[in-house]
Amino acid sequence: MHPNALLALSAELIAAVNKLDAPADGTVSAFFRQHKALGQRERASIAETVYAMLRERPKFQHLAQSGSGPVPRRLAILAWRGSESFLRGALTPVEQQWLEQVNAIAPETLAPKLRHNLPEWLAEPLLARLGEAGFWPLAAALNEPAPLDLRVNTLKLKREEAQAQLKVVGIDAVPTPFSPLGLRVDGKPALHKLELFTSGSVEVQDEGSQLLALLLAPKRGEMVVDFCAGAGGKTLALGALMRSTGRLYAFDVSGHRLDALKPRLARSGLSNVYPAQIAHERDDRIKRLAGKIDRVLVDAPCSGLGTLRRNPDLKWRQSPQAVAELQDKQRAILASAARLVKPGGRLVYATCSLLDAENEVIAGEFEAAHADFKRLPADDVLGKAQVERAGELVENGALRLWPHRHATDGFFAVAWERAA
Ligand SMILES: C[S@@+](CC[C@H](N)C(=O)[O-])C[C@H]1O[C@@H](n2cnc3c(N)ncnc32)[C@H](O)[C@@H]1O
Repeated sequence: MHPNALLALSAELIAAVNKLDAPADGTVSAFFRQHKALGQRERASIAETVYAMLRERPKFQHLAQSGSGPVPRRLAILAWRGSESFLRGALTPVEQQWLEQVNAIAPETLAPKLRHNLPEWLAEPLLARLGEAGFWPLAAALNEPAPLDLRVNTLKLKREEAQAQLKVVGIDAVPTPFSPLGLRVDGKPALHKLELFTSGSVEVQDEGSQLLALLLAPKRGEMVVDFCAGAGGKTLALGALMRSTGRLYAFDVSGHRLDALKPRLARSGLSNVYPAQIAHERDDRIKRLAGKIDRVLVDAPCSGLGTLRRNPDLKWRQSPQAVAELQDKQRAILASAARLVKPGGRLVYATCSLLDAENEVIAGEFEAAHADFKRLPADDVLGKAQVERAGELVENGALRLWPHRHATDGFFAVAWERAA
């Protein structure tokens, strides 16, 4: 494809995602479905350019004020992540000169908001929480693409075996630093056609999500509930930890998301998972199981701000108002899910949010109202689950993962044991 045609397509897609009226990943997938002729490398150049623009949108919008021509084209030029020579082939002499001028601007001369590229309502609490020394590395990490992590289905094979099988097809992977179940893959190879993937031997899953499953640590033969199972990323990890024994209920209010679990479940070889759509957190099905469950995971609906490396549009689509509404849901779901836990059983509340408002605040309120739930030190629990250097992952007894410190998505999780 001619360089200018590729740049024009990037600009077209930038104009579409920049409306911020729908999740960017859906807009990008729909665009590629409409442009079937694009090759893998062309798709990668377009997608990476669009995501780079979303990550540093304030900076690029500021820089795009100079220059000429349609703004989406200027943004595509500034955020371009394909080959440089290709870009040069697309630019007019005037654009080339403009780009050189913009590239000569020293980043440190830009205003702070154009360096961290976070909305003020998000930057403020993070700066207060982490100080300058933690905030700037976090902001930088959030503006980098996430690595590609796999969870090995240990029902089917060992981690070293999966690593060796990847090597055979030319894919380098190393063990994840903390999770004993994970491999971190070099680059972004296409995996979905590999036998290793189609046979359910590996699933794509961030190391942080693997650690949440290890914090719940369900055992063989237990009754377990994954209360907000969604498409079942954590369900599959839990089912394998139970060695496909016992009973694992995968609940969610979204039938559509549970449908996405089904093919993954079929690949996984698990026979202990029972997906069920519930109407809301006080559904009769939940009431019937009250006090009967050994371990309950609440992977609560949240702002998703811990996943900005993958979903950078979220920082422009979320709002303090939305966070306040999510808090109400989180309180209600956690209170209902807690009723399921039998005496001596375990409850885990987790989010992929960076905000204390969705994490410590919700956990603290729950503890204040539920004296029979005692916080378990997450480092002890994770250490027992063969997690390396578990002490580095824990704040105030809770699991707290940060992209800049742990190279995972941002996660929070607290485990409680109900008094016997
Ligand atoms: C963070 S996502 C879950 C991701 C999933 N656990 C995974 O690992 O792939 C939160 C889920 O909570 C579900 N949800 C929202 N309100 C709910 C409710 N009242 N009861 C149960 N699930 C709910 C959403 O549909 C969404 O799938």
